[in-house]
Amino acid sequence: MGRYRVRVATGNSAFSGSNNQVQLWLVGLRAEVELGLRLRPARGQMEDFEVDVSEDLGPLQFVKLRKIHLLIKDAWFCNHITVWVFEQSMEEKEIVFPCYRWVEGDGIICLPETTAWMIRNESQGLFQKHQEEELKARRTLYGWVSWKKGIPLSVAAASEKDLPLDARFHEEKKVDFERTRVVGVTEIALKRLYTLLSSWNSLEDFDQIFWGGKSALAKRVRLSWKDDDFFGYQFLNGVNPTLLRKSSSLPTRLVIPPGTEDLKAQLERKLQEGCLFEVDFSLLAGIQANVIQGERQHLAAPLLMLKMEPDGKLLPMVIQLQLPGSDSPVPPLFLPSDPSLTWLLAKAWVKNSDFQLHELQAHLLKTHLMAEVFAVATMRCLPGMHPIFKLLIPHLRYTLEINTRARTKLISNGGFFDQAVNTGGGGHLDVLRRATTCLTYRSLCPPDDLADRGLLGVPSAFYAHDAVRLWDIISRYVQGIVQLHYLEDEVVRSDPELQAWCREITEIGLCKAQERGFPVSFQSRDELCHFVTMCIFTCTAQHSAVNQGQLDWYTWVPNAPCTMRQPPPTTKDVTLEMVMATMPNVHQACIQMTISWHLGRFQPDMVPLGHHKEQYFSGPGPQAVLNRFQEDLYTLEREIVARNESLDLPYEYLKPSRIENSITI
Ligand SMILES: CCCCC/C=C\C/C=C\C/C=C\C/C=C\C/C=C\CCC(=O)O
Ligand SMILES: [Fe+2]
Repeated sequence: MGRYRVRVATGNSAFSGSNNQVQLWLVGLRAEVELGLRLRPARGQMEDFEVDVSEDLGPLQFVKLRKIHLLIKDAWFCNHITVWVFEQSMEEKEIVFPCYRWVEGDGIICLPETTAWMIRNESQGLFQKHQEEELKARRTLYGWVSWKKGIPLSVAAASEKDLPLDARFHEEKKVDFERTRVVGVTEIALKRLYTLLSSWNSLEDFDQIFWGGKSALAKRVRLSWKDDDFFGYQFLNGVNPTLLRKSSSLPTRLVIPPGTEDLKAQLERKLQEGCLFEVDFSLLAGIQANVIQGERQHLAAPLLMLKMEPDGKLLPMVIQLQLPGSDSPVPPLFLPSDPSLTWLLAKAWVKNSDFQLHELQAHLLKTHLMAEVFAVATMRCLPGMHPIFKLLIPHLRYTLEINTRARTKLISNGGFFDQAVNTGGGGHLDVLRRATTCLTYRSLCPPDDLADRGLLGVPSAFYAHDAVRLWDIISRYVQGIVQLHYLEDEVVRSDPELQAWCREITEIGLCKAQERGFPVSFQSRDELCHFVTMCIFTCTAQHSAVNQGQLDWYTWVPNAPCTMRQPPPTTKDVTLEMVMATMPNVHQACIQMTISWHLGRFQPDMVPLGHHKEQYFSGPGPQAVLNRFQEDLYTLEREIVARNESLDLPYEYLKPSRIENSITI
């Protein structure tokens, strides 16, 4: 018995309130009581009321709530319920029941209090029963489907409309996304019209459709894209810093034609000096090229060799555009000393190939589709009271919707890949399949990946430096939360939901990825922390590193052509006509620029890393861990700002303030 003050907090997004009435129950260890209230929750409001309860409820464990609709069903977004208990001779006690979900229909929803997972064994099985019922419902809502064979599984949803309401964009996000699409489509149409009567026979003609005003760096790209150091820089710190690796030997595919022995001597000298690097696009070899509006596009599978200069510049040394084969046992090598247009076209072929592997492997597969697997497995295996659910859920916001939109608009039949990209038309799916077969756990963990690629401690590798710093900061955050909930390794080993989550990701979502180093169980807190750190890093920092740069590096189309309309050159006499006949046409270029802007632009409702408002945890312990996380991020922010001040090209993509807390675009 005692007096209770109850606070009902409603979300702040549009339509979060409801005209339906809401009924509440308090559920204690010894009894439960219906509060007899009928409140109509209002958007952005916290509504308090007090009740005297005659029964002895015992320690509160749940709040139950139900929305009652007479005629119209009006979904309500409940943030949380907070209860203060005033009991005789005891000071006031605050108990929080997090929700952060849509309340639809008229079913009863059960909210456990925030520390429930810690006391689940002393609750006469009440929490266990709640968890089982919750997961049974979630497994119905969030199903797996194999969208295309050979790539990670996705959420079962034919379009975003089929997703559960809790996985959907909130109104502000939806309005912005749709508006941006309309702006983009209108731009494409206007630019088509504008260029109908104009020339398209010089590289400067791309100016007619260029959106330089949206990014200072994009304007710099337009001015400097032909320079070799600017070209090399992009493999370290551009929109795709994931392919560059330090050479441990001359690649076997690099067949040196007779008469170019001095090149071989230069390469070997750089190798000995430990400053030879390579980017190998062999993954593209044999991929079927797209046919766009009846015009066959073309693909290459380049090898690029580069040398790291003492001043940190990375300069291209040689480009081989095709793998040696029966029809071309000694493919021509293109050199910086070749005629300028020949060398420029060879570099353009490298950047077109980089565009394919960046968008399909580094961006779509290794961030978006990985995050989707984490999201579906989390919803299917971890109850809302589980500490790893609470830790991860802010980093999974909107991902299922943006990925579903990608499957219906971007990589679908007739999608933007089919309309404007030379791996479109089905080749893009083969690239995804090939990339999936070499998607290792190590490649998603920067300390391992960058060590394997020989990029640790390289002074001009700013992505590498910032990625390792962020990994360490996120790792400390994850360890802080894990150590509050798992007091020894045995608690990890004996957590059935956690072990099921791990298996669901590796064996189901990633299709038996244990062969690629992914775990099928966690035997220790360290193993758990490493994996959860990888999840959060992938959903935040890594996506930022490969997404934001689309606006800066892809809107000047010649710097990263989305398609190539002529075969790769096999001789050194290249003309401007050949270059312009190879580069994307006006329509394809407009699509590239529009979508690159759509995806790379700053998201107006973005939540910066570590600054989500939802409070799934409560109490001083988790709050102190989160505070430390935010402080570490702010320290890194200041470090990066200071470092960038001395750089001609600042590296901004891993500045914490620019990293979104989840994958939403
Ligand atoms: C033609 C240039 C394509 C450039 C982008 C290619 C791949 C991007 C990789 C991952 C993107 C992931 C999610 C994007 C989801 C939806 C965006 C698709 C279309 C937006 C415009 C629209 O909805 O019509
Ligand atoms: Fe993205």
